[in-house]
Order: sequence, then structure tokens, then C-alpha cells
Amino acid sequence: MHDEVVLVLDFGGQYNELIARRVREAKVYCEVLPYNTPLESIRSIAPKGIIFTGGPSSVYADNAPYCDDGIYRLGIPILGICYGAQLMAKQLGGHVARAQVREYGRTDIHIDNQSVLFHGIESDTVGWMSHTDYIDELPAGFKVIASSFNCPVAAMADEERKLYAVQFHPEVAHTPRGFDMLKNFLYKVCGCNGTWTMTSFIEDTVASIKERVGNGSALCALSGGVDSSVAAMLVHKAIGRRLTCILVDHGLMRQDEVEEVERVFKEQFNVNLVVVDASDRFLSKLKGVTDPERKRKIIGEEFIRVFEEQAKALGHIDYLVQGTIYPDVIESGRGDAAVIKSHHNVGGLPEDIDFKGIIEPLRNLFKDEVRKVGLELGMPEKVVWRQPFPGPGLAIRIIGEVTPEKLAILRHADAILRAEIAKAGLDREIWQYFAVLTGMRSVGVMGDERTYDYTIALRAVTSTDGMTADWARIPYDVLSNISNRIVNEVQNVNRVVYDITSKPPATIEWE
Ligand SMILES: Nc1ncnc2c1ncn2[C@@H]1O[C@H](COP(=O)(O)OP(=O)(O)OP(=O)(O)O)[C@@H](O)[C@H]1O
Ligand SMILES: O=c1[nH]c(=O)c2[nH+]cn([C@@H]3O[C@H](COP(=O)(O)O)[C@@H](O)[C@H]3O)c2[nH]1
Ligand SMILES: NC(=O)CC[C@H](N)C(=O)O
Ligand SMILES: [Mg+2]
Repeated sequence: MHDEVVLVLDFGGQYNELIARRVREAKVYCEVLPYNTPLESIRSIAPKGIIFTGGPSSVYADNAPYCDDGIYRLGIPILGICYGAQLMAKQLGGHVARAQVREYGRTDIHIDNQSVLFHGIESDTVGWMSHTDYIDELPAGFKVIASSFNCPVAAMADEERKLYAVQFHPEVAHTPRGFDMLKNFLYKVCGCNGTWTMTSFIEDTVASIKERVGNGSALCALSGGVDSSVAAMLVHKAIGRRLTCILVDHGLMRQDEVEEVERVFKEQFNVNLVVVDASDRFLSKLKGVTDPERKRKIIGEEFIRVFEEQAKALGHIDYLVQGTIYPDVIESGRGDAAVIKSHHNVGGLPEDIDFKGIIEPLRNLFKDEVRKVGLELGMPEKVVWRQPFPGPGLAIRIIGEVTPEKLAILRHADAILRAEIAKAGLDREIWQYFAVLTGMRSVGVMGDERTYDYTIALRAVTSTDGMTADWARIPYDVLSNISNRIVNEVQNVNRVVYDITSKPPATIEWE
């Protein structure tokens, strides 16, 4: 279906999808596959090039992920990054050892810009490093094409066989010429033309949904968020009125949210939309539960049960559509990556699901790419630029047990925060902003009387893809208005604090 494909083989790095996304930014279609994908499958895809990602293992450790070494004889250009570079060295007869001096972060490197990989780049540049091991002996046929003070083989190449390896990470923004290096690999080494665009993504996706669903029907879990709205539009383009959207009111939504989503969807889009009030059942399942991962799993399971019941009520439904995107997948712990939190729609999914299959057209994209698709589909800016809201809703913004009383407090505080941010004109600049009910109580004085009430935390972050984030520098005056209004207007709150941690080491949500 695609005239040029590049494969990214996944060896378990946290940020490896960044590589795929850079490839797409260079207008080349790209897929991420597990490191142990059989050679026959790779051959049948006939990629123009292959990129190996980094990963947490050492190549000489037991159980280190190894790909089939026949891959080097396919005649397909390969670029190994970090762990991927070390693996290439090891498998082709070189040697990898623990480095005397490990390198983390910004590192000066000297490159040989005669090598195609580095064409057009000044010979003294910067590479972002993150490694404990290094290549201490080259495999036969390779030469060094970059080095740093502590790392003699910061990059190596066998230009004849079109095999390249870099110890640093060209995919991160902190390697300033990294994108140019990747483009050299794609265009000059692999011979890609860069013809892929978001329009072709839409065409291909719609075509493949058409083929998969055939004459069948589908149910879309629609939250009103940008991911599920874009997913719904793509499926709607493919199968029209055979799609029904279900919005579950789990009682964990923000103030007026259900009514607003219902209005926008009924007015703006010609889709079947059913709103299900399931608040009682979610709240009763969550009663007494305090562990964040358990909350997430309970909500994930209950979502699916509601979808199954609705599917039965509607008659015959084959597929469930979800707006899952890549960060949901990676943080839930895919392949060799660590579990950070179980996103309700991935790690929180139950094992037995009563649908023929799940359709997730956005599973490989980042949020900002999803927004591009939405704009391309002509969706209203209001929907496309909506701030993200997690499926488990306010349940993961109330630390500890979720109760109707706490929900009422949080909803009110959150509505004030959102109104003040909008009033200050900051809603587009800040990626996500919300209130958290910390579950902590402290002493205050109001009207000369002692109070012992809850603390609300404000969380506001800037980000492009939700994978990393920084706390937003909200002007003090705006913070002050928010704080005054919350303690004055919300019952049972006597203190407001502002969360000033980035991600990592914190995450955006508190649970
Ligand atoms: N209340 C809900 N009713 C139905 N489906 C939901 C609900 N909340 C979440 N989902 C499903 O779970 C998926 C993941 O939720 P998530 O919050 O990541 O995406 P989103 O709501 O579509 O977009 P955003 O991240 O911008 O909020 C959604 O795309 C949707 O398919
Ligand atoms: O649909 C979702 N289901 C979930 O279970 C979930 N958990 C976190 N998020 C959202 O993902 C982004 C990253 O959040 P974290 O830094 O808290 O992991 C932020 O935008 C979060 O709001 C979720 N979205
Ligand atoms: N970021 C990486 O890929 C690290 C590779 C390997 N684990 C090392 O420490 O050298
Ligand atoms: Mg959402």
C-alpha cells in the first residue's frame, strides 16, 4: 500500500517512538515492530531501510534482545542507535564493553562529514548521549565516522553494505543536527523520496478500515477528547452510519462536560451518538478502593462491560473503536519497556472482550500528530485543541478513595481553574491544566474560626506530546485569583498549592 516504508525495530527504549515520528516528519511512512520480528515478515514488507532503537539492556547480558543476524544480509540499509549500534557491532564480530567513563546528556562529538550520514553537517557538533556500554572494537569492514572525548566509536559505518551505527541519539531535540542526520539516512542512504503526508495517512487508514470491517458495524468509545473524536471521524469516513458512538458518563467527568460533548457532536457531526449514564455502577465499584493501579483497572474493565452491553442492545456489532494513541501504549509497558501506569484503554483492558476485534487507527501517533490529522479532516478547532482529559477522569485526580462528596469539591475547584485560565487567555499556551484533590487536610482560619479542610493542588504543564512535560509558568496574579476564588467559593477547601515538578521525574496526572 505504501511505496516506501522504513521499519523501526524496537529494543525497548522509553522514547523509541520518537524515532518513528521523526521519520514521519521527514515524510516517510514508518512502522515500529518488535526486535524479534521474523526475517520473512521483514522481507515481505520490503522496507527501504531499517532503524534499530536504543534499549535498557547490555548486549553481553543474558536475555539481551537479539534480532536474527540474517538481517544484515538482506541488502537493506540499517541504522543502529545506541543499544542498536552496540548490537550491530557485536553481531558483526566487533566488541562491546562497559565504558570507563559513561556519558549522559550533551556531548561534543567530532564527525567525518565525508560520510553520507553526516553530509552537510559541520565537523564539530553535539550528540545527546545516554550510555554505559561502548563499542571498543570495530567489526570487519567498518570505519569510525564520529568520536567524542570519552567514546572513540561515537559512530561507525560500512558504507559498502550501507550499515550505519551511532552511539548518540539523533532522534532527540537535544542533538541539534540529529534530524539532518536521519534525513541523510532516509534520503541519501535508503533512497527514499519523502512523499508520505497526513493526507496519505488518512487515505490509507480509511481504506484499511473499510477492508477490515467489510459490511460489518462498529461501536466507537467517544469521550469528546481529540483522540476519540479523530478516531470516530476516520471510521465514519470508512463505514458511515454503520458506526455508533457511545459516550459513557461514568460520574467522573468535569462540570457540564457530558452536556457539552453531546451538544458539539450532535450539532457538528452527522454521527449516531448514544450517551449512557453509568455513574452509579462506576462509583459503587470504586467504593473503598485507594490504590491507583486498581482504580485504573476497575475503570478499564467497567468501560468494556458497558460497551459490550450497549453492543448487545444495538443488535449485531463487530468492532470496538478506541482513540488509543502511542503514549498510552508505551506507558502501559509494551514489549521490554517498563509499566509506568496502566492507561485504562490499554493496560487496564480486561482479557476477555466480547468483540470480533478492536480498531485503534491512531495507535502509532503522538497527540500533536493526531491534531494534525484532525485539522486535515476539517474538524473544528475547538475539538482539535481541546486539552487532554484522561479516560479514568476525576478518579485519578482524587488521591485515595473516590466519593460523591470529594467529586463535588474537585469539580467545583477545577471549573474555577479552567475559567480563570481561559479568562487570562492562556488556554492554548498551556497543554493541560487541572485541579487535584490531594486527600490531605490542614489547619486554616476563616472568619476568625479554625478550619480543618482539604488541600487542592493545581497542575498545569507545557508539552507537545505528553511524554515529557514542564510545569507552566502561570503569572502570579492569575495563580492568586485562582487560589482566592477556590478557597472562597469551594466548601471544605482551605488551602491551594501549585505543583512545580516536570515529567520526568513526576508524571502529569497524580495517579
Ligand atoms: N467517557 C468515555 N466514554 C467513552 N469512551 C471513552 C471515555 N473516556 C475515554 N474513552 C475512550 O478511551 C480512549 C482513551 O482516552 P483518552 O482520554 O486517552 O483519549 P481522548 O479522550 O479521546 O482524548 P484526550 O486524550 O484528548 O482526552 C478514548 O479515545 C476513548 O476511545
Ligand atoms: O486516556 C487516558 N487514560 C489513562 O488512563 C490516562 N492516564 C493518563 N492519561 C493522560 O496521558 C497524558 C500523560 O499522563 P501521565 O504523565 O500522567 O502519564 C496526560 O495527558 C494524561 O491526562 C491518560 N489518558
Ligand atoms: N540508551 C541505550 O540504548 C543504552 C544502551 C545500553 N543499555 C547502554 O547503557 O549502553
Ligand atoms: Mg480523554
